[in-house]
Amino acid sequence: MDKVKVLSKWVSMFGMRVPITLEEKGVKYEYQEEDLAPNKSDLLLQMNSVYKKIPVLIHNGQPICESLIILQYIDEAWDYKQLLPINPYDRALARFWADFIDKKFFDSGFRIVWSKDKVEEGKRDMLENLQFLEGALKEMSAGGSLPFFGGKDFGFLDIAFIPFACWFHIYETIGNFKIPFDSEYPLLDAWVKRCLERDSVKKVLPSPDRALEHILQLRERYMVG
Ligand SMILES: N[C@@H](CCC(=O)N[C@@H](CS)C(=O)NCC(=O)O)C(=O)O
Repeated sequence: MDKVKVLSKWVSMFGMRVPITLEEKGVKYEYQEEDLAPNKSDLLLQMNSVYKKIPVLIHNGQPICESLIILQYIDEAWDYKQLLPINPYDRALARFWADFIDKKFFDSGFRIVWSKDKVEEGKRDMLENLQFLEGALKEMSAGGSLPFFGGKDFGFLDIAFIPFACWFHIYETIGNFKIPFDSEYPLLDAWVKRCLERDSVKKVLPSPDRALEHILQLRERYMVG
């Protein structure tokens, strides 16, 4: 019998990816919520001694770290429902855009939430990054005729990006701007709504208001001046 444990934090967009994936794959798991700085558990420090970050997946005692690597591991370790595309080019494309989300998209949001002097730059980049993702969704969903980045099936890239759906409200509130989803990013707008109807996503994503409240508290505690 497989023993699967997840170390994560409910509000983390990287963390949310792991339980969504396990839910989609029908894998039973134990979930351990981490308090993070300055209260990381001994288990987290031991299982991810390199980065000391969540999420970590522990499968039969063996740790796997880095959310996108964890997603790919889960896809390979459990057969039920393939999450990465089968075609090598489609796989490369899905990995490219997941990497873009972690580097470019996350970074634009980070500047909005955590910087003092790069908020405007973060907002501008976020709108441009969303334009790129709208284009990627168009390409990967056959012009919008299929429901997901994974084409007809909810897959790897859908899981990589959907946790950000509960962060859009945070970006908009802290950045004091509105992301024009319905006019500028109609495919992404419909895609978010569709994904939010899935059981796995509903189970894992917190409400945008709860996430916002938590992040505002963290900003008060950690942003000085
Ligand atoms: N590239 C990593 C990023 C993970 C990450 O940044 N985790 C944050 C929470 S969102 C964390 O554990 N922070 C604690 C710390 O940096 O001390 C992944 O995809 O898993």
